[in-house]
Amino acid sequence: MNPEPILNGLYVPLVTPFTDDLRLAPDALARLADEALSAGASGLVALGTTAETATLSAEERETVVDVCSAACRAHGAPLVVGVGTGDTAAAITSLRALAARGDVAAALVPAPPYIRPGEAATLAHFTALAEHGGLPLVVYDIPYRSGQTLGAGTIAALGRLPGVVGIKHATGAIDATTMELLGSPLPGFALLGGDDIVLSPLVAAGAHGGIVASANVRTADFAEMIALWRRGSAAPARALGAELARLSAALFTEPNPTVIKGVLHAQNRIPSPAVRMPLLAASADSVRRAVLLAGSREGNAARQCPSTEMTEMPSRSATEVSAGPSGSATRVTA
Ligand SMILES: O=C(O)C1=N[C@H](C(=O)O)C[C@H](O)C1
Repeated sequence: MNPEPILNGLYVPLVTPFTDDLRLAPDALARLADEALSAGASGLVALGTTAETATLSAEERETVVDVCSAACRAHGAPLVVGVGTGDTAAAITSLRALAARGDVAAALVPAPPYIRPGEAATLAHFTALAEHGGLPLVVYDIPYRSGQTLGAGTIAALGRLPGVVGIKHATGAIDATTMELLGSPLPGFALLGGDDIVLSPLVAAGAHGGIVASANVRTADFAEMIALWRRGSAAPARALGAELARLSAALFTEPNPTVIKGVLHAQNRIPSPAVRMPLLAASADSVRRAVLLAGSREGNAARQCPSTEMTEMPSRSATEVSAGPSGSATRVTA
């Protein structure tokens, strides 16, 4: 029997909350981290795409990891940290620095973005990271962002590397490669869904869990949907999965994480919907549609409602929230 992977269940790639004038809001991040883990997430992902990592300074990145690490420590949960660079040597340096902290369970690493080095070179890249980085790796397979596709043979070779503990499968499809991977599970190697809308069918087909940005919203329901499939409760899992897929579709009508931030702001969970350029804040319409799906399950609203420390922020209705084109917050009243 295959040993269970060290990562399974729901991992929430947290947004990075900003103030209206685009400063990091670490207290709001700490609350989001605690809420996600209290709501049933298995662990957190810091510095994912969802965190607008490309726009964060080195100091801000360290603060984000520190804040997420404190929450994970308090909950006894694993912390995964994103490391993305097209430079193998620089990636090894970043991995070693993270490993030296002693509080990071694994790094989430995409194929070298933009360079398209080919499958053999991508395998060599990950082999070097696994040998010299000093941290367990989750391969982030996201060809629409990296530009590099990976076939089932390459992924299996990656999965056999000591130190590679899983893959975040975000190829935009459940296809022949997906089914080949699910049909030949590797010992200790997790297949985690990374395409929000098809997370439910992927877990139904045998994936170990997921890393999905939509779980910043309705965390408890995403965790429950995964748990239902994993214990074979197909009917409720299917119904909840369909409901969450509608939410994910609404959250991804504009570039991630703009709509998610709009929803979290509308729920009073972050101080501003602001995003940093080159992203532009989501339109009021997109946010309004997503807000309507963000709290529809009984109990969800209570779990996701603002904590008492957030009461200084006035609550907003779905029709009040939007943001200006530069990412600064602008209220519109419909
Ligand atoms: O940051 C992440 O992890 C995720 N990013 C994806 C993206 O923005 O492409 C979406 C996925 O849900 C998680």
